[in-house]
Amino acid sequence: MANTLFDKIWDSHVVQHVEDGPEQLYIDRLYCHEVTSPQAFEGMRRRGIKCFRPENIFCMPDHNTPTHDQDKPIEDPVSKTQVDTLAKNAEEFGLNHFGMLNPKNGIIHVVGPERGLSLPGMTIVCGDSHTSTHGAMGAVAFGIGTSEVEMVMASQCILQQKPKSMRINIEGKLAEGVTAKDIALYLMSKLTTSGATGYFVEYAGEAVRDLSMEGRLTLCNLSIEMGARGGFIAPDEKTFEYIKGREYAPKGEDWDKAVEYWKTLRSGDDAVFDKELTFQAEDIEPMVTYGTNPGMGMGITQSIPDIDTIPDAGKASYLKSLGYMGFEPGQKLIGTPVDYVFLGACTNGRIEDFRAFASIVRGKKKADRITAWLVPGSWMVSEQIKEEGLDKILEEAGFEIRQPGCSACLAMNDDKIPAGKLAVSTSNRNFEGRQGPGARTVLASPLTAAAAAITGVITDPRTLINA
Ligand SMILES: CC(C)[C@H](C(=O)O)[C@@H](O)C(=O)O
Ligand code: SF4
Repeated sequence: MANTLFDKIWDSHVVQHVEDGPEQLYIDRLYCHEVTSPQAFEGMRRRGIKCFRPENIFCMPDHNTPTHDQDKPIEDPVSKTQVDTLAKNAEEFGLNHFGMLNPKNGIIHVVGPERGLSLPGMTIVCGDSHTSTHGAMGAVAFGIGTSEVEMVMASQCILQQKPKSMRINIEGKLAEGVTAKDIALYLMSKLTTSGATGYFVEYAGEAVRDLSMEGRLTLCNLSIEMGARGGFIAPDEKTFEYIKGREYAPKGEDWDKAVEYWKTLRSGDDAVFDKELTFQAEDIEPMVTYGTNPGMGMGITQSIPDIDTIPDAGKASYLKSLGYMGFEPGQKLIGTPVDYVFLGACTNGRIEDFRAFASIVRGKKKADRITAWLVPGSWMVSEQIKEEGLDKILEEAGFEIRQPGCSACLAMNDDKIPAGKLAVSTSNRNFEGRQGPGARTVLASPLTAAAAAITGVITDPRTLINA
């Protein structure tokens, strides 16, 4: 009997078991962006076949889109080709396409949930590792490779080995100034970037239930950075409330039926997981990373671990990582000068993230040394920023809001952090060169990013709340 929610959703989508092999899994939703879809379309063309369920496939460019002057032709030739190719492919194969400047455009992992396309109980895939984000809606969502994208286009199914299940409970209440991003960075600092490899993670516990939908999306987004195949949260009243009335959400009688089903989507009280871990919310403080993977994080008041705490086998790579960042073992990061601040990405480019950022900078001024890129995750977020008057607060504090896209999360468009510069970034990866060749990234929450933007140095955001 299926007793975990993961089993329930997965098992109800299995079309057939291949003996001693993978399972053929039905996929409810396929998202495509410009980076990982061209070869899949090419393969379909070569085989002379059409998409099996085109109505379930949604395409939008996000990685290569510039975050300014989107009404002008894209200057970078590679980016232009990528974005144009996606538009042509979507048209040829009769797929839904939210092109640049379409009010529905934005980062896929922001758009899917906010348009009501990602729903509880669904299986959702995309040629993108952060597809785990959609798990926040109570879905089984995971990233796939380009050949698998082609498989889903052709058959609406995919061959997959079923991952093991893990539950991570965060009990108790988060302290003020501590966010979903800090939970994720905390978990990775404890479990490392391979701590959940081979697992699908269900997040549970009071602190997770207390998160807003935006916070849950942030937490699930970072599952992949712990090595997990995906992460999700059982849907509840907050989920239903969030989805209700959204463009592609079920309506009328269909809505009632859907909610009735969604209410059954929870792990049984006696559910058994392959692994279960519990953490206390009160142990988490605002987090910052100091190294070149998202697991190298610490509480903002802590010091970078001393070299003798690192196992011998890891010492060389540890020092290399700190060398790249320009940090020393044992160093505290508070007070370190910052050059760039990036608010955005599928991790923290939602309305709540802009509200959080604005709550810190309200009535203050951006530090002169800081270049700040504030990039909404979608046009919908961009509109909401204006409706709520956050744009005024941000502009008065010396900030400018850009147009939606992945932006400085990865160096695939014009928004690159220059070599040697230090960025406090709300994105999800701090790998060498991730934000630009030689760029140095400190991952943090929108509150911590805002605190750095105002003071020009790494600052504990709790010292600025209500200040
Ligand atoms: C370009 C894409 C394949 C990649 C991913 O899969 O995650 C990107 O979105 C990223 O964040 O590194
Ligand atoms: S915002 Fe960053 S992490 Fe998210 S899809 Fe774009 S590049 Fe990947």
